[in-house]
Amino acid sequence: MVSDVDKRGHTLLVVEDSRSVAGLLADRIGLIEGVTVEVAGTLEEARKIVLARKDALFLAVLDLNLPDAPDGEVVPWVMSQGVPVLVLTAGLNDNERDGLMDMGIVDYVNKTNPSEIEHVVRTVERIYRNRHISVLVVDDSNSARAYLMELLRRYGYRLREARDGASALAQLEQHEDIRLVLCDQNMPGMDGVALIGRIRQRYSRSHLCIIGMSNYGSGMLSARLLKAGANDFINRPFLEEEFFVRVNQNVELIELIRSMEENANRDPLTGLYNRRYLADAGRMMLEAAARNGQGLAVILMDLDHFKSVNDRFGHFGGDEVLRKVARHLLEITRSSDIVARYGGEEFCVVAQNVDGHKARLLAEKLRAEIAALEVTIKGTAVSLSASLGVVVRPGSGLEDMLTRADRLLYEAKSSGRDQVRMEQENP
Ligand SMILES: Nc1nc2c(ncn2[C@@H]2O[C@H](COP(=O)(O)OP(=O)(O)OP(=O)(O)O)[C@@H](O)[C@H]2O)c(=O)[nH]1
Repeated sequence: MVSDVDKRGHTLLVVEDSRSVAGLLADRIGLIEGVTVEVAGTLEEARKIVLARKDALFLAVLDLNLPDAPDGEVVPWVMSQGVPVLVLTAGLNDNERDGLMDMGIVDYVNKTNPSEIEHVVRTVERIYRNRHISVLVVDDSNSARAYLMELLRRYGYRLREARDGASALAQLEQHEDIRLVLCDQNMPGMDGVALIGRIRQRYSRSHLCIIGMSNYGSGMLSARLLKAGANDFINRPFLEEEFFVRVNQNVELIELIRSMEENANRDPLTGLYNRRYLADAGRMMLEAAARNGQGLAVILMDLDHFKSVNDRFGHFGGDEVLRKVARHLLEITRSSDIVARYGGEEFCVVAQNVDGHKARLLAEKLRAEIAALEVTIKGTAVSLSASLGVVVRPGSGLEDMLTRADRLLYEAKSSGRDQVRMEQENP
């Protein structure tokens, strides 16, 4: 069904007459990569910025008491311009809090408490990142779906919706970026427990999280949803603040798991994939190539006389060269290729859908590009070259291909370096 991709900008507006609070917020939020901060001290200044830069704003952090707007007038005005609002207060009673939440603000924060200032920064960061995260709302009730989507929109999530289990599964199949599913229990056909079970057959907890929902659900139901594979459960009716905390915590958890997985697969110096990832992903690529009858090349490349680079420019200089080479390898290979750091100054490229001829062309291109790469360390040009070993015959698998490529690479070294050695395709 409808895809709702939010195209908000990258600017945050802080409206706060206390210079120290405004400065602190601007400094802390300005550290979030990609975010720029605009500061206003009065409603009048805020108006000018919002009217001039409405499309650039993704959120406004607003003080309730401004010199020209002492009773929170800035909040409804900024919201009327379509900009989500987080409110800074110096303390609220229950009625004031309810009034603000009913208006549809994102959250409110007591600015006199330093730890809450950190909460503002975390919330801004969360909302800024949410533009890349899709949430699927599954509920057969149009009004319930619309309400949940309105809440999620405040936090900047990208939204997908489905009114039954079958279309939810189809949406997941279609949209790889869905990281959270909100799933009602009571739906005709497939109920929440059944749908969650089906989702978990295909998508692990490190791929997406699921929050089950029900009207006045019992403890028994929440246990069933959790056992079926939900990460969390929300009972309706709920407090909006609880809803946001649960949704955001689940999204944070999945981001953490994914970043841990990503780090485990990367070489810290160059950011390229590491040997561990190469072994797993390369094996899968080789199996897929065999199934589809396509060719695959394994290219091992070792920089020549790299020891002398370290000797001349020091270890940090050598590291800089390795980073530059890595960046360049990524630029000149296809995004479907695996580019990995295989060892110290050794790199591996696994390229799919190539025959022997194309593999040789690619390896020659890599060699020529490294020889032509302009690297300057402390103002001195570093000249580089590389030796490469290339295999395309699958043999008994990836390990075997790597061993053969390594042998060829050392043949290239002993034959004078700066050259490509390739196995005959049909020996
Ligand atoms: N700066 C830096 N150097 C590294 C790193 N990993 C390995 N090296 C260096 O790479 C050099 C590799 O040296 P050798 O194996 O003798 O090979 P080479 O000097 O490149 O000579 P050939 O391979 O025979 O052309 C050593 O000096 C290692 O210290 C790293 O992460 N950073």
